[in-house]
Amino acid sequence: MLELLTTAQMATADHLAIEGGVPGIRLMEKAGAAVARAVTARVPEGRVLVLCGPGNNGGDGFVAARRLRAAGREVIVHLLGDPARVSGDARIAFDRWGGPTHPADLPLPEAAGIVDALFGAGLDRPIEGLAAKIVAAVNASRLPVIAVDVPSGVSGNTGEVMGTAIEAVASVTFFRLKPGHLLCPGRELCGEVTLADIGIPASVLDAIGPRSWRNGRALWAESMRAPGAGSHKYRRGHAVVVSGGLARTGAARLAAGAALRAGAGLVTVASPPDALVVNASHLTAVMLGRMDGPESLGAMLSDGRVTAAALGPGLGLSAAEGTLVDAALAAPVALVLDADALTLWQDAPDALFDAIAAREAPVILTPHEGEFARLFPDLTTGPKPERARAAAARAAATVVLKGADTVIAAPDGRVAINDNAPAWLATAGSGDVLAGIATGFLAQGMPGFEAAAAAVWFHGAAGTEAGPGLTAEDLEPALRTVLRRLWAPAGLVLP
Ligand SMILES: NC(=O)C1=CN([C@@H]2O[C@H](COP(=O)(O)OP(=O)(O)OC[C@H]3O[C@@H](n4cnc5c(N)ncnc54)[C@H](O)[C@@H]3O)[C@@H](O)[C@H]2O)[C@@H](O)CC1
Ligand SMILES: [K+]
Repeated sequence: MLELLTTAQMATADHLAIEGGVPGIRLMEKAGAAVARAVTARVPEGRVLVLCGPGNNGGDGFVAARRLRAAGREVIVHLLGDPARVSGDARIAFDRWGGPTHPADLPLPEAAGIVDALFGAGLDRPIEGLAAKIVAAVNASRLPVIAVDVPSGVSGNTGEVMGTAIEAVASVTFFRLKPGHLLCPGRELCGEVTLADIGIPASVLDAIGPRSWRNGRALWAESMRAPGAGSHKYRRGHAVVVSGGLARTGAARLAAGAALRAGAGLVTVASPPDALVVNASHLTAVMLGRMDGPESLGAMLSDGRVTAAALGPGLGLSAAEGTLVDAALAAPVALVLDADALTLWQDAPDALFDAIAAREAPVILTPHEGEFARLFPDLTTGPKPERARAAAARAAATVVLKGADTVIAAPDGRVAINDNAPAWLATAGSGDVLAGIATGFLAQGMPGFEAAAAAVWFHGAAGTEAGPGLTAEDLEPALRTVLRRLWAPAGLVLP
């Protein structure tokens, strides 16, 4: 159920279902019934205002209106547009409603709650004029709004606001979520999203072949193995995290601790000589290795038992640190490059991509928007999933484009959109922990995309577990709590 469908793919799903013998009006009846149930739950009494638009989104609204009326609710229906032009399945739903339909106008009538069935997947231009005024009045009313499919004005494909948009407390969407339910700002405008089965068989997905998913356990649970009885630490991988110099060591320790918690069998902080003492004084389960320069790092990473490494947190931006990244890229281990290890390439991103293209082991890049813009200056505008997808293809690496709606993209075009990160995760050192979790998963042999998506998800879950007021240090114990809760003897528990 994690597949995400663009509005065009959703239209294909509708068509395939209809071709397969499910009449369109039956889909619409089920959609409208699900909306009516959501209204009953959210607005259990009082009058309901149903705002219908001219297309099938409005059709769902007519069905919901009829069902609510049949359940004894007082319903008032407003239609935006000419009733004579309501056609197709929406026409059938309109006729079945059969009650009074008022032209949409201001002021809005008194009501306890509102159904927003103005525009859904068919929104193809910014909302203006009377429709925009109605949207403003709905938002100003502070009444609970249940949106049909998406809040009107939110692009189902990108989550962007087209002109203006309804702020809903809940959105009821159909068959599968759309990217706009997870991407900001759409995500906030949707309220709680529920997914209704409207009778489209899952088999239509075979023909559609979605390439985007909501990030969740089913995406990567299989590649995440619980340690078996015969397992020992040397079978769970050895991760190396490269420390910055004396004044910049904390970030690497945060990452190293997270890698260990994520299940790496052994973790070593590779420390420049000047930082050995400070690193040593802070490390216990994580080991410490002396790193005298690029040759010494290269030797450490070519040891055969080392399976993954992370560079970037606190690394520094001088030429010397650049040679460390070169050495890591030349080593046969999976890599996470974060922060400074990305910015170091800002003048020559293609050299980084060439080095990645020449290696076998996977690479994960974890830029925030600023770092992303330095590596991919031509990919700063447009929908986030498409930007990340293009970047991953170019870099031949898994790209984690961070933010409230982190997007994970694989070089083969797969994309996951993450939506479990609480706002309080945006705190100093949080990104270092994320890089560490990803390194821990890579060290255990998970493929790049799966390791990255799992890391982002566990990072969000740990942030939720730690709660408001968290600092990056709190994420490590919270990660343990989340892992304990989710592991069963057979492996990761699926929802
Ligand atoms: N059989 C189907 O295709 C099903 C469709 N469903 C519903 O149908 C919706 C999609 O229906 P449609 O494709 O008819 O599209 P919509 O109903 O979302 O909107 C299309 C109409 O709005 C107009 N419009 C678009 N943007 C506008 C703007 N900014 N200002 C003014 N008018 C604008 C278009 O000209 C068109 O008349 C889905 O969101 C879903 O709610 C569901 O009933 C399930 C079944
Ligand atoms: K809507």
